[in-house]
Amino acid sequence: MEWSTRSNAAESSMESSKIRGLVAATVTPMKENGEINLSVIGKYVDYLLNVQGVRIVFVNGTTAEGLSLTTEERKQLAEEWVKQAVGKLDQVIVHVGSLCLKEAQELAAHAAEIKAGAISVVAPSFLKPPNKDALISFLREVAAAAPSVPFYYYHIPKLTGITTIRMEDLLVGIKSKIPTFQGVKFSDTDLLDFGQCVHKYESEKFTFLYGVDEQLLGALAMGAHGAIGSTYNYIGKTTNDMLAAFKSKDFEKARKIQCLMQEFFSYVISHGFMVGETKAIMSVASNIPMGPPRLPLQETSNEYLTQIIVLMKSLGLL
Ligand SMILES: CC(=O)N[C@H](C=O)[C@@H](O)[C@H](O)[C@H](O)CO
Ligand SMILES: CC(=O)C(=O)O
Repeated sequence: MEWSTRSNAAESSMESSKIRGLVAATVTPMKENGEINLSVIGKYVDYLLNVQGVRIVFVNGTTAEGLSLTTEERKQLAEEWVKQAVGKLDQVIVHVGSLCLKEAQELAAHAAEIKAGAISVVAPSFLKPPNKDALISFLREVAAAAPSVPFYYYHIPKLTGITTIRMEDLLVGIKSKIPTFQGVKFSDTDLLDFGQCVHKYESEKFTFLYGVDEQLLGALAMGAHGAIGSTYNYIGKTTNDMLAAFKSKDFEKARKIQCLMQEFFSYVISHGFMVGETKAIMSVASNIPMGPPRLPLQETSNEYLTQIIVLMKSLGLL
């Protein structure tokens, strides 16, 4: 499909489907033998909605080990999430980034076919784009494979190693190059770049979703429209309380909640916090078996998990 086939209807549906509030960066449930486990995704959706009050999911991203899955697995997961979300969640965002342009395009076209609410793309990180124009060219080619699906760039410089392209610069004239461009999933601590994006592009009505859970309140102060993160899987409810306090201008309360959650973050970040830990915590919190992560990631030890759980309970986070 070409850009020209996009209609005004697509434009207005993009307007009405704007992302606000919390988005859970889902884990990919796996069986003990390492195969993906589609059978628990229905329960997972119910848990997010009913227990955490989270209505939007981000599928096949970092926490979901998206780049460690086969293209076929990614398609099956996207399909199952979209199917289970119908009538329950507000939106399913499918991450379609890949080191391989053709694979990313195939996944983008598939996301459009299954009617995902949005797609997101991370920069290719092995043979990296040498500059911002090269990155835009790559993103444009992927977005064009899903010409009526809202597109979010996924900025996570610590993991991609692409640390010299600032979002404030990337966004200059981006709508003219990528007509479906809708916003950025901003997973970096640089609140100068973030604040300038929100401020400079206000009239464009882009959506800026913050991705460093431990300091979301700082990003809210800089104008974040919402947040995508791994911890909204199991402390979505507490984070929603913080968002409500911020919205009602009770900044003292919002700060108390953020600082309480930071006690958890400070502990796990200094002791090791990767997908293995996220899957284990989520299994305990939801009582849904999320299984181990796929190699090269490692499963967390029982001893460490026990310590995390004790801490979370003492903070009232479990
Ligand atoms: C690197 C990474 O996985 N970042 C996640 C999403 O962007 C976050 O949700 C973190 O897990 C969270 O902020 C804890 O550091
Ligand atoms: C953490 C995040 O946003 C992701 O899993 O992609």
